[in-house]
Amino acid sequence: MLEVVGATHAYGPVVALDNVSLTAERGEFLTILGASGSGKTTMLRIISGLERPSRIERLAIDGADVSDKPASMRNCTTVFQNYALFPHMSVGENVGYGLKVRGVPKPEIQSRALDALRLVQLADKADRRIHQLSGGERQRVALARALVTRPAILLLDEPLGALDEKLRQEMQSELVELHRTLGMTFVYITHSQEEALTMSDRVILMRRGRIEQSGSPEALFDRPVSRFAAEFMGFENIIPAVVREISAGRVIVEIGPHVISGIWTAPVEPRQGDRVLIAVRAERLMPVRQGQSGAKENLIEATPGPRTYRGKYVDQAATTSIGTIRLRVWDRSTPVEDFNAVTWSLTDCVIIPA
Ligand SMILES: Nc1ncnc2c1ncn2[C@@H]1O[C@H](COP(=O)(O)OP(=O)(O)OP(=O)(O)O)[C@@H](O)[C@H]1O
Repeated sequence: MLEVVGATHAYGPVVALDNVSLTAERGEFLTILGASGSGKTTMLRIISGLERPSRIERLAIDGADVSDKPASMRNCTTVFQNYALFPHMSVGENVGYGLKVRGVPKPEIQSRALDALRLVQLADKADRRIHQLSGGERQRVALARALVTRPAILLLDEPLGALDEKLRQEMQSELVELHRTLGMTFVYITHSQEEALTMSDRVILMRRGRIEQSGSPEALFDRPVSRFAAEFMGFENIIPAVVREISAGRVIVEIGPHVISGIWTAPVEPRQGDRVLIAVRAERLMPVRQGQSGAKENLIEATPGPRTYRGKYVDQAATTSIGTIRLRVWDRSTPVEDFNAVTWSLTDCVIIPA
């Protein structure tokens, strides 16, 4: 449904996008994730036609090259974070606007606007003015206005950024539901890893105008391919190590006196003696009593350090010969104060280039 090949864009000396290619399948929920300034908005503006790239090899929507077409001739619509609604028009008029400028007859505008408002559960508020709506309702109007022209691709530029936490979570579920109902292609941009993980079929992680990693939410969460990806996806423990042995998908490394096994995720395999990093999530580490746990692999002696109660879980530090390791314990029955070692499974241990 969407094909971008070799997009480069510079604003003066600032290279916002550096030879980026991506595709989205028909009906896919694709999320472009990245920190502020990584080039997400620039990519969206190039797709929608609001920005002309410095260089691009191909930009196709639904199989047709649109790189020379103006924004109004591209079969996609953008929903912005700040809604961009017309304050002097009613909700219904806002939603119908895109049809009006296309010369659609009035009765059809009204019925299609109402259909779009029904999709976002606002059919009963068609006559209201924009200032009489809450933030969440305004964002729903913006969505309805984008959907009413039935674009092939809906582009969403941090649409939930202005909403409070609870509303944002509700709208996340509604968007996923809407996506399912419509079977449309969504390209969604956000800096929130939580949003990306909960909503998307596939996530593209951007860094300084380039794609750092692309894959399923599970792959991004559990199998980062680089230090940047691991840190961005919230890995709490990233520790330097040296490769000792590589065998059948697993890599065995040394960290000081300890021998640790894990999964290599980067495209190019390491060699013996290479300096690498191990990355483990705090919640995948288990505090244990040595001898009682049965674990032999990936077991390091530790003494309990400071603990922070966080309601749903406990953050527990563990002091070890290789430095402080951070644990997160969700299970209330796990005795966090009474351990002398920490352990983790091979599959929860990611090994990445240093
Ligand atoms: N109109 C502009 N003029 C000059 N530089 C710009 C312009 N728009 C963006 N940039 C620069 O291009 C880079 C990429 O910006 P872009 O807005 O695409 O990033 P982003 O990932 O969407 O960030 P954010 O999440 O903050 O919106 C940044 O360094 C930014 O400062």
